[in-house]
Amino acid sequence: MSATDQPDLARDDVADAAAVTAAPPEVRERHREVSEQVEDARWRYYVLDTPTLSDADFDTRLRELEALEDDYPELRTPDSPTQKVGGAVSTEFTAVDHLQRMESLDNAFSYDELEGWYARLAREGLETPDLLCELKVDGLAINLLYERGRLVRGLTRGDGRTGEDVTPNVKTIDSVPHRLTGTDEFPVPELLEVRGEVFLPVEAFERLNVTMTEAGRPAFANPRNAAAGSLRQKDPRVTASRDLGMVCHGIGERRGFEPKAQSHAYEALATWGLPTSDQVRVVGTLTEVEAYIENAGEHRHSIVPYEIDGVVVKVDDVSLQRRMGSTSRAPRWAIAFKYPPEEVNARLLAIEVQVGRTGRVSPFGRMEPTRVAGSTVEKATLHNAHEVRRKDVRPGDTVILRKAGDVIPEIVGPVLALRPEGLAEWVMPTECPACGTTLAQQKEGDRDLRCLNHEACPAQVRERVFHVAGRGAFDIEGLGYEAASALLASGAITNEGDVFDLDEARLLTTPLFTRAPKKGEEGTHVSPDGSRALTANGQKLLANLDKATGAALWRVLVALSIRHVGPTAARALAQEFGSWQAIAAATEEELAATEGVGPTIAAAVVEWREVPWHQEIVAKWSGHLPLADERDESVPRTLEGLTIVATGSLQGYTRDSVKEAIITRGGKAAGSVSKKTDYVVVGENAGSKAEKAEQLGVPVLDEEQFTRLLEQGPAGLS
Ligand SMILES: NC(=O)c1ccc[n+]([C@@H]2O[C@H](COP(=O)([O-])OP(=O)(O)OC[C@H]3O[C@@H](n4cnc5c(N)ncnc54)[C@H](O)[C@@H]3O)[C@@H](O)[C@H]2O)c1
Ligand SMILES: [Zn+2]
Repeated sequence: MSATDQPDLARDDVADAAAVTAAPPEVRERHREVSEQVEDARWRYYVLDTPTLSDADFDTRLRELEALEDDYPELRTPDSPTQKVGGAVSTEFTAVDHLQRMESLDNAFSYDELEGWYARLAREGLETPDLLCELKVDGLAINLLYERGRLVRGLTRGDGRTGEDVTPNVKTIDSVPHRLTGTDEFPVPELLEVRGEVFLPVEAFERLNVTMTEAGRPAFANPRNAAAGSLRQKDPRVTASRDLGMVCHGIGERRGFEPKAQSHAYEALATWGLPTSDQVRVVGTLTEVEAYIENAGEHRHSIVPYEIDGVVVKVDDVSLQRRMGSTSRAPRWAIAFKYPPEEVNARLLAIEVQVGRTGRVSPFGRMEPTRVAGSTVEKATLHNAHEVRRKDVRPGDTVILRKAGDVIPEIVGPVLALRPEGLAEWVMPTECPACGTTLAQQKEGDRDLRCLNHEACPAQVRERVFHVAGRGAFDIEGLGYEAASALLASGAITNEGDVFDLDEARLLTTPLFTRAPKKGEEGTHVSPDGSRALTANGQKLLANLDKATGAALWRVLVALSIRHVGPTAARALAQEFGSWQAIAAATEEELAATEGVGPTIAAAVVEWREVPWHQEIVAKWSGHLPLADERDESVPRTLEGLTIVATGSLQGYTRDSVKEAIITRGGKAAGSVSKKTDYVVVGENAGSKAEKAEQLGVPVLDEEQFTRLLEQGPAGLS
């Protein structure tokens, strides 16, 4: 809803210009250079749909121009990129003028900048105005023209004055009504420009890319590019096949409709059948705005099925919007708060390989340290050689690096337009980088290559020692990656079998755990020759190791690094057999018959236990740990034959202790709800499992009922 359409190149600035010094030649040159880069980037982004700059790099350049122009206002000419709505009209489409200009938005990259914008509203006399918060949809802007309720035209934003006519394409979008339906309260207006964003939902984007790659065509880098590429098609049938969606975020020219507030306009649009967002909120304070931003940021990937890149905050009242007016490119009554980018360009310096705990050798990209989604990334996985080939990434490429939420950083693909000529393809090494063994498949048909020197390959040994201490295994604090490496390097241990043999004397040989003794210090923590003393961390590690010797059998099984044996399979085995001795003596059939185990795991266990150096590890551990669960006869077997799923957080239990409680009473702790589930225990913030239980008619218990079930069995519930 732009109000004034006059570009009002700030008059103050022009007046000031006379007073300040003229821009020196090198500043002019820089301004010209960056302006060209920005114009070029816009062309590639808006017209070609294949950007070569990341959004963050683009924003940085635009900000640089703004800063130069702040210092030297004479550079802020009407055709500077900072003064224009970025975009152009491709010759592929008919150019048509918008009835009312389409604007861009000013950005805030921090709360400081947001507060600056708010302070400006106050200076203009807007004391605590109602603020409308909505999601910033990462798609492309569209302008729909309705005449007497009929959709007559759809235009892209173009340069803000003139857009590209994509009417037949827009008409293929399901959520775009061809006709509006009025009510008594909201009769259909004579004429209306509706502004919104066309997007491709993330799932549709992923499906589309699968189809594209299967057809041997380049994949789209992200949903925005895919949406733009899909809408701006010569053949509308292609657009129709792409599952595009649309959401409204404003209105332009109108006749026979004058809303008092942005939120009222949305109400009318929704009534007429136009797609509006259910995420719009009107709030009264900046604190509430920030809470909205926090919340949407935290749930960025689940709040809506499409990508968002920020939050847009707008003054809700239309007369106040008019009062604030617009600059040459954006309204002053709105601001886009942008989240840290999740996709940036990065220089791929090299592709290296790493050796995992089971010998799997996987390539990863080493990049110039790059900021993405709030952290600095230098490494990103490439999974396997096949993946490197499929994505065609090469050392020396500029790549698109993506880090979304908690997901590990990923290389999306190369920016082909920036590839230096003659860049060689990467070749998977044939030898283990850690021990030089020739890489091979473990089994025929494996996609992965492995170093089969499992016993002695230093990389695998280190990963296994680290794993022994992991949360799913013995959970030993103080034995992290650094400690594992240091203990192996000093010879204090040779592999995971030695972990429980660690004592003061051995730790004192490892520099990481020693310090210079204090004056006159002697006693147990000091080496016999008095030269080194054990650090506090070293002492803690010994205490934690001691504690770990009381660990349950399933943790021991996980720690052994048997293929396919994770916490779930380990619990099942421990429950059924009770001791390592029993597992070692069981036949493959007996193992496979165990509920939750099956033939693959059984075969892996049998294969593992036959290897002599594996047996040595077990023998060494057995000197320190029982390798068996004490069956506590005092615990009644109240849950024999029952399958129970616990979901959400319970007051008196951790995730592990719930399972423990169920299993020790003879029950089965399952992870997902099915018809076979007897009870679902629901704690706070329980998700879809609780719903599933309702659907299937499985009895749902709260924590108190669960406690009674534990004590007395099903009889306790009646
Ligand atoms: N990578 C590149 O080379 C390149 C080039 C040009 C632009 N860009 C990207 O585009 C941005 C600039 O584009 P811009 O001028 O469209 O500005 P913008 O994307 O920062 O904001 C303006 C646009 O946001 C859209 N929008 C989404 N949700 C909205 C909502 N709820 N309310 C109002 N508008 C909403 C509208 O289409 C509006 O035109 C850059 O910051 C960059 O991210 C990238
Ligand atoms: Zn190796």
